[in-house]
Amino acid sequence: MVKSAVLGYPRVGVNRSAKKAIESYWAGNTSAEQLQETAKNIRKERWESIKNAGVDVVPSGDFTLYDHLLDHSFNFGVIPQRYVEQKLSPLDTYFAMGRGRQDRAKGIDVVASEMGKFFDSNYHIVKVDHSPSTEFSLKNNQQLNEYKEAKELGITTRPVLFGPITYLSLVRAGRDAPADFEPISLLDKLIPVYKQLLTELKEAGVEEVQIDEPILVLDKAEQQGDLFKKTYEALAPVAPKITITTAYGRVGKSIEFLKDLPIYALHLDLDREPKQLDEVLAALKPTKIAIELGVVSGRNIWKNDLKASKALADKAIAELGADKVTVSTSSSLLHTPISIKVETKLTPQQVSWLSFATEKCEEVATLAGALNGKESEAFEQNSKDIAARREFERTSDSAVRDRVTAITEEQLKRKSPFPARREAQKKHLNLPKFPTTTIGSFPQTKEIRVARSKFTKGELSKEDYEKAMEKEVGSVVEFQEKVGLDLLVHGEPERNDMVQYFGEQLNGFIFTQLGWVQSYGSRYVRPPIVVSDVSRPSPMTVRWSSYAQSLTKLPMKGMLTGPVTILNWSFPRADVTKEIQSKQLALALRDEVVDLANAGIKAIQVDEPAIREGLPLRKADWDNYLTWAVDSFRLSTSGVEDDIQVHSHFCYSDFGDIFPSIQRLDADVISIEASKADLKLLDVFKSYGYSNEIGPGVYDIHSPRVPSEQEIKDRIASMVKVLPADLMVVNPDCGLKTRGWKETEESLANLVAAAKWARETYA
Ligand code: MET
Ligand SMILES: [Zn+2]
Repeated sequence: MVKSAVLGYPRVGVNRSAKKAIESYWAGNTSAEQLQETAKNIRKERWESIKNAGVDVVPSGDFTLYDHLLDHSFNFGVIPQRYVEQKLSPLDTYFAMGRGRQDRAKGIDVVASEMGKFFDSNYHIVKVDHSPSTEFSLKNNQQLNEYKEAKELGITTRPVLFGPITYLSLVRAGRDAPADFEPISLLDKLIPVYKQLLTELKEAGVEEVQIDEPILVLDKAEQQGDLFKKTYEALAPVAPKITITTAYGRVGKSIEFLKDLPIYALHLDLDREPKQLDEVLAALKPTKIAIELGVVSGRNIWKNDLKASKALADKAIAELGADKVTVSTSSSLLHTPISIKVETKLTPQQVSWLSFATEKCEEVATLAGALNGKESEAFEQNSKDIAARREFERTSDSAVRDRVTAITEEQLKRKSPFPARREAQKKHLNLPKFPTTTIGSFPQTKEIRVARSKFTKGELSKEDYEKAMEKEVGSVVEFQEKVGLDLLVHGEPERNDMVQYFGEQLNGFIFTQLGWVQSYGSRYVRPPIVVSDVSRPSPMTVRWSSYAQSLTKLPMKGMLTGPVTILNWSFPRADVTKEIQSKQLALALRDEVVDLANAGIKAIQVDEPAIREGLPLRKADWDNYLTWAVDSFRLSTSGVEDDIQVHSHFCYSDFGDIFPSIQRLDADVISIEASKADLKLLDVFKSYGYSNEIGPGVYDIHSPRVPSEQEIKDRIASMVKVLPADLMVVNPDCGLKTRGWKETEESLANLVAAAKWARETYA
């Protein structure tokens, strides 16, 4: 019999109950007991939803109040001293590790652990500091507790946990650890804790566990065969049946050692990498290892083509036999919203294309049923829906398709090289040395949000809403003139979100009302969905930028989100490559850039903060991605004359490894988040240099702290050591939308003063 499984499920709770409960606890409105009670109810709701969908193998232990990697550190007793010192309750210590905590009156002040992107997803893990002296002990067997909790409800589950090698690869080396320390060197100390955890599971009657080792899809795992062997040879004898999962990519050469591990089954991501199946089947055939086929995507929201998945599974059955095949999701479903059934504004046709977590559970169950010879209406319906979607896909926008096919090399290039453009821009913009500017947004005040929500609900007319936004733009412009900034922005008050705002004005996108996906902790986003060819029916930002420019003689910078970022922060369509979608977006933005220039805007910023996170996990795939990503940016910005200054902005990640590609974007000016990864970035500048203008962020906007004038001067001074002074721009490290006005005013006054000082000092 073929079985069905799911690797993990969203944590948000129906109606975002988890988010609300957690935030209410943080605000001091509910007790720890109340929060735990809610969490228990949500776990029940999750298990029942998966079980009711007909799934055989239901996960447990994957729920979390903040982040599941953080849970592991906490459960293993890895609590850095700075948290211990705060003398908080266990729950508050846990949250402090995730998000920091400050309560000056009580003498509490501790920063959060570092966050990092989880593989190439937009989910962020919490990376707790480890050092050579880190000790592990099993303080809390969450997997066991939740297994028992489900059992009491009559549901038998498969506990989920990170494997030791992935755990140690994802956590962080603390600041005080020696420079060459790598957490993986702690493996021998960690294995006994895993042994204990798994022994306890087995003794409690657990039959199988899911051990996530997604690190196996990275190049570096191919060198770690010995570590895997050692680890699993130690764990297998005491553990329930082990299934190792490998989401987000292909196992590649690692199959050579995986086939020799003493495990029950190996899971593959066949959504991303269906081609790996043959090779893996051939390797597993002579062994006892079973296979778990991750055919239903945990990453996108498209209805699975069950016939195609069945064909893959049939192959596996032919090779290994039905008893050794499980059909599953490609990864945890944490990257998808809970259910499509709560959406009321999508058309029935749109609904028929989509599948969120609950529907994906139904898909794996239906698929297993079909493989076991059960005819079902659901399977038939799926075939019809997929056929209808294919039909829709054929009705492409030929004008858009033709325009993409006709893209020329010329369109990817500005008219002249940077030095000539720079001269033209100097005359056109007339900026001083060390020009000051900001990244775009200004504080999104309560008034702005209230006006927007009234407008969305129909309580405020379009005219009145736009008037309110114009008033906001007016005061942002006035403030910038007063504080003495050189290159102004309109402040972006009219934008709900830097991607959604554009998606809503472009053809080809749809939006959910409740399609929340976890970004980190209690923060959830609703990614737009690309459903068809993308085009721009009319200008999107010109009226705002022109209005702002009409209020001042100083130059106004237009502000757009770049093609790669729009795509990376949306759910892309699955029938067309990302490259094509990105180029369609680029062409739409290209028209916008040209329209802005024609409207008299002399500087235009096209933000690409998400360009790094789209980078493929395997180095062999980098070139292809970077080529189309860079081309897309260039396509969107090269339609204008030399005297238009093109800016771009990067933040959120470590750009060191793609810095040469950032140079290839050939933006006239880039701003880059530097304040948190200060030294690393300076090294990058030192080794690669940068030929165009550059504004490494001079202060961190992610905290309400006001940087002193001296701090900013010091920062400029350290950067001038590695970058030419006459190419330096002075700006914060990201947009100011999450900040309050008071700290913004003080910080920018200090920034302007420091830039004046730099002008004199480096004249
Ligand atoms: C995440 S990058 C944000 C850039 C945008 N222009 C802003 O200032 O908010
Ligand atoms: Zn930013």
